[in-house]
Amino acid sequence: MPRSSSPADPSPSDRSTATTPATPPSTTVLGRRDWAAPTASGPIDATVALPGSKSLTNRLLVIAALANDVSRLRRPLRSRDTLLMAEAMRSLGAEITDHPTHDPDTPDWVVRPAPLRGPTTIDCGLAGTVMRFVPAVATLAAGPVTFDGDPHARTRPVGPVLEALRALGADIDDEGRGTLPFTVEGHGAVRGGDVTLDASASSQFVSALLLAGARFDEGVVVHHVGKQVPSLPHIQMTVEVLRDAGVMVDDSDADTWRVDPSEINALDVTVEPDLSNAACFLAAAMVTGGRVHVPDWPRHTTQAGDQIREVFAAMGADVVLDRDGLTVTGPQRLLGVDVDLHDASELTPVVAAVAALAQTPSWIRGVAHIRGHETDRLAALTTELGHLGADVHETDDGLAIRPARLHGGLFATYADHRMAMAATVLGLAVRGVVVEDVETTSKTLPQFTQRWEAFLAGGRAS
Ligand SMILES: O=C(O)C1=C[C@@H](OP(=O)(O)O)[C@@H](O)[C@H](O)C1
Ligand SMILES: C=C(OP(=O)(O)O)C(=O)O
Repeated sequence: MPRSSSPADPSPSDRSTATTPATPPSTTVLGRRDWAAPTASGPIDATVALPGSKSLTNRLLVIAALANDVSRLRRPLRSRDTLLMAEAMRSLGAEITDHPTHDPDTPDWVVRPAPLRGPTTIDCGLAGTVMRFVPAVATLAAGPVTFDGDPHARTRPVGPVLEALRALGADIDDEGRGTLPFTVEGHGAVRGGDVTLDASASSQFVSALLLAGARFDEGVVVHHVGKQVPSLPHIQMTVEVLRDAGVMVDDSDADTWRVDPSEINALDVTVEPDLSNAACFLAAAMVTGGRVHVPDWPRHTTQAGDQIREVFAAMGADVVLDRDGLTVTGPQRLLGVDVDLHDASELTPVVAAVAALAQTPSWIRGVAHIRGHETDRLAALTTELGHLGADVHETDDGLAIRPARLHGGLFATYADHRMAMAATVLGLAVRGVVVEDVETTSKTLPQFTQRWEAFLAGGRAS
């Protein structure tokens, strides 16, 4: 449970190591647009409808491509990560077409599975879901499947999932690197069975094996050994989506998941709104003392982003979830928070931005593994919040943030959508924040600046 903080110093075990994040900011990248984040002139009072969840959309695309019949995904997210996943499934053989709905902006996706085949090449972009889930699918293809992605994608961990797939009978050539690029030599089938891996760097290693596991000859039993697996709600999401498709999954023992070999049933499913992307909009209520409403917030969900409700409540918000959706009313006095975000680590950048504006100190704990996310997020946040005057220290497993007066400046985003969202939140409260390469938000949220401006126009912003 997150706790509000009182005005005390961060714990003595904190270390201040402001390392330089992986990709230095650049002024020469083609297509880069630096954006002056709007500043609020008063409390925001607005409603925002959000597109579908990236994590759900990409699981559903994989399951639909492996299923026994035609699936229909309603209100899927169309962003860079999900378009890359759709393209990956198409290039392995699935047919994915738009099906018009009453809303011309959100046609459904109709997915017709077909025998999986190579040779082909998969562009992973910077998407963890593509670089981890698709190799497991590619082991079932007839022919070689080569994977590569953005420059920084080559530094994100994939070695443990490739090693596990090899142990299950797959043939993978990564020239010993344990990173992109690599080739899965698909032979049309995989033995499967028991496998042990260390998934402490990413829950996506486990999800990948479970998503394809029902189609392995012997199914799969995945055992995790090592430090605690992060982002457990995301594994729960994988388990629930598989069960919805008729697959038997046993997760009754800690750190062990068993998937029986079986057909995967086709699905007709509506994708929930992306609750992690909701965080930056809800943060507008937090930092302006306003009110933000998100319709269609699910009452039951496996999305880790749902934890933002508890975090913002601990920071002083009034948080109401009812059948109309979620309403967050920001506090008059924004409190810091002491929170373990191990299960919901993708919330870290926005929570850190709100914490940097709080009147008491904050500690974000349990997120060491986000050094392997889109960028080294702990280093990137320490550096960029620091450039705006925040008092931030990187700890072994998170951040310690003390109250400080912030000022404007360029906020480098390191090709990380959530860094850009964090900077945008800061801009509401601090004049002169410029978000470097704001289009990087398209990884999970297309037309971010238009959405943000329309959102603020529903409220009050300068
Ligand atoms: O499976 C998924 O959809 C995700 C799992 C998590 O990854 P990690 O376990 O690597 O943190 C999360 O951070 C990421 O945004 C999405
Ligand atoms: C960590 C994230 O993404 P990915 O799926 O690329 O790991 C994220 O969206 O915050």
